[in-house]
Amino acid sequence: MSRLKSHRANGAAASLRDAFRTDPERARRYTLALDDLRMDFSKCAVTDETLDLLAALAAETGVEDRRAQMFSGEAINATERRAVLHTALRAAADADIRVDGENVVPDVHAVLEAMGRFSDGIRDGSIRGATGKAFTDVVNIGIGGSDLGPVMATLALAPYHSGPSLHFVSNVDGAHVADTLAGLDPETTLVIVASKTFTTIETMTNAATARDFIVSKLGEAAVAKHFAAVSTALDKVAKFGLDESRVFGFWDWVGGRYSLWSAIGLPIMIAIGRTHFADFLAGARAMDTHFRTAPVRENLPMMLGLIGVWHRLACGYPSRAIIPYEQRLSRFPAYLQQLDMESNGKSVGIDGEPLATASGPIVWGEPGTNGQHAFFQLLHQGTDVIPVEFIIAANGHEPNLAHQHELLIANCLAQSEALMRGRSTDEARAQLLAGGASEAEAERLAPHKTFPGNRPSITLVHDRLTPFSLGRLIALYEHRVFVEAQVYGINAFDQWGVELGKELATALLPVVKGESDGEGHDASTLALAATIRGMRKA
Ligand SMILES: O=P(O)(O)OC[C@H]1O[C@H](O)[C@H](O)[C@@H](O)[C@@H]1O
Repeated sequence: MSRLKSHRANGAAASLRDAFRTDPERARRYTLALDDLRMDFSKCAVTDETLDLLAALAAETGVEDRRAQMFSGEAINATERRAVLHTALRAAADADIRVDGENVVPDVHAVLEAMGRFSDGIRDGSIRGATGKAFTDVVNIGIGGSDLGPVMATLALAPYHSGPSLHFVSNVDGAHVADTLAGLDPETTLVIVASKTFTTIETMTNAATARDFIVSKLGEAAVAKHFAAVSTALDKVAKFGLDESRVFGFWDWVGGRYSLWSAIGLPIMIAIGRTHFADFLAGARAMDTHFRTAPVRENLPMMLGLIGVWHRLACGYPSRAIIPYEQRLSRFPAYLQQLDMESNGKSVGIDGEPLATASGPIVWGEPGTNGQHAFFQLLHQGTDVIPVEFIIAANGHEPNLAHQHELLIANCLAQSEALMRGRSTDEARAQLLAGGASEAEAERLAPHKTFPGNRPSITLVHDRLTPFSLGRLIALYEHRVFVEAQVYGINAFDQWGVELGKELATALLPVVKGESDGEGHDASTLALAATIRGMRKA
């Protein structure tokens, strides 16, 4: 790391404009490909030496060994002593991946087959509600990994929807479930309760509300016909009173934020059908194979991760923005926030010692072009440098709106170019003068119209957003998070940082209800609770 830092201090690719001027091959040399997917990182301030140093860092930190351990089912989630096998969820049926000596692939495919039968039945109307009507609406109740992936992917794959309408309820705020159920008819509504642990308070509470919604109109007996459940805790699901054919399991070696490939993906499968879902898995599998086999310097997740490390550790950038120029990927940044920040937001190493360096950055973003009219000001002229990852498809799904897609592409390319080139004060002054400004006016405004430039970005290009390319894109980011975690020296697969707030919420509920004086809580928290209690209507 110290070599990377001094390399950075010595001014690696200090001027990107110069780097492009002096090396006509730069864009070609710093673009990686996997089929139609391209990853252009030439607008990042890296040189061949940077890449050599990053590859050396990957070797020093054992990324490749760790990768082999992950794919082969070793318990690399050391704190929880679990294997990490989301890759097994998209493995080919004849693969052999062992956990404790047992090949898990047959179980994975058995669940996929059960999901396929169930989603076929919902989609073709052969599985019906208590009053004999086909389902028109499916409500998925889950949160975190049991929500973000399905929400993101169903939105992303809207052109492939051919089943009932999908709805998602996650927030414990009653507004969410109330607004969602408001337009629905219990007779034609199927509810999926999705929770890895089947204990998450938000999900259990919303599930109870949805149960009332069904039962109040259709009676208790309708529950079996109007509910399905997805969980690893099949014993807990049993208490919900569902038929076995309505319960879809997965395994403790699937992390919540890596679970949309499992039965947690049921709403996606219901929306797009099992063939498209198989394509989605195949896209991820293609990325898995590439990640496992491509040499580091040609390996997209490796390089995306290593450049992430470069930006975070050597350049000290605190965040990164993910900007899909694709409206249907509007929830992709939110999905990545959980994937990345819940994985790599740690300050203790896998050995239990405090980290000597930073770990995962803040991840955020919104789709382009909308972001351009909101926070791009800061990206271009703010005092923090924020690396951006642009995502753009060559083709949309609206052939009659190709002119809009061209505009979208031009905007995406323009933003990365503007971030890289910037505009010097001399250029700003000259432009003002050319526009008819007086010398004094040009002098006055030029600093405000100056763009520092040299702001790094990576552009991911693919042919079109399809189930396959979406699967591949998600897997790219999953593996990038893995690569970064290895370099930071952390366990990416636990999430104990979410526990304390949950515990305190449980303890504060009686205080909010006025049933406890809250001894042991701090004065601010108690005063806030008292103020709110005073404002509460019965
Ligand atoms: O699927 P569940 O067990 O209900 O968990 C839902 C979510 O809540 C937890 O707090 C974790 O932070 C997430 O990783 C998880 O995805």
